[in-house]
Amino acid sequence: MLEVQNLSVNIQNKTIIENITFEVMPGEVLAVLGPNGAGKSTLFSALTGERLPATGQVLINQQPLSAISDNLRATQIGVLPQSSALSFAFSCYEVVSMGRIPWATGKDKDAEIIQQAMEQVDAWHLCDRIYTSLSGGEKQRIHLARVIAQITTDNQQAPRLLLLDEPTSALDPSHQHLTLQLARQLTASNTAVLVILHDFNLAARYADKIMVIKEGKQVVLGEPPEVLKPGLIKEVFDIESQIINHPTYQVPVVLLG
Ligand SMILES: Nc1ncnc2c1ncn2[C@@H]1O[C@H](COP(=O)(O)OP(=O)(O)OP(=O)(O)O)[C@@H](O)[C@H]1O
Repeated sequence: MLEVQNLSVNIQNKTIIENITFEVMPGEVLAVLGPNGAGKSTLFSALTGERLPATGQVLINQQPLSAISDNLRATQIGVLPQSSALSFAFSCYEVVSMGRIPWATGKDKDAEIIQQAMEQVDAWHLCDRIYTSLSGGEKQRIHLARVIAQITTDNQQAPRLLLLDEPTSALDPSHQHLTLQLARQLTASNTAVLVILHDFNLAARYADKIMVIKEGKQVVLGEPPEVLKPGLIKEVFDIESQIINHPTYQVPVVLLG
């Protein structure tokens, strides 16, 4: 679904992302971890087409991102940036309904999809609220619902890509898990998910693979137990850690400090 080959991105003549290669297949969740300033959001902006690569390329279903029509992009690729500014007095229902703009599925079908997306993020009770009056976490869940509504289709075979930049940053622990569970669930309907996170344990629990970047370079890419090791965590994040095995899920649990 998403193939990134030898990608470099420059900002103001400075290399921010250097020679990164990876892929995410439908059915997979890839978590991207890295310290502040590592280049995660810059990488994200190249995946969404907001920034052009200096070298390398981003392919979606073997096609360069730039060759994909706007409509196909809008129905296949859901993008949740770190923050989405919206200062008009839209209701939450209206905000989520914006996700259906690329579709011509009709009012009734759209209403069903919008409600389902809002229920999935535990925000249906907010549907009549004015978006600007919401808390930070509530706003983040509304935007997630909008993006989910945008890539929802009855055609379960249609390959889709969900790009999430720190989708849990404003959420309480229960909604953090809900968000990642939802991302996981979406992989069952031919969706590939790339998610930028700061939480090792959310990544370990929900991602198939973790890619760690530091100073714009890919340090490691592999399954959570291969990646989450005290030596790497110290080297990249400059913090001591111990790793134990989760007794229920058999995934690494990182104890920091
Ligand atoms: N528009 C810009 N002009 C100059 N430097 C920039 C610009 N955007 C990003 N940078 C720099 O590029 C580097 C990578 O930034 P980026 O936002 O990609 O990091 P990040 O890994 O997403 O960090 P965080 O975890 O803090 O969100 C940083 O040093 C940042 O200061």
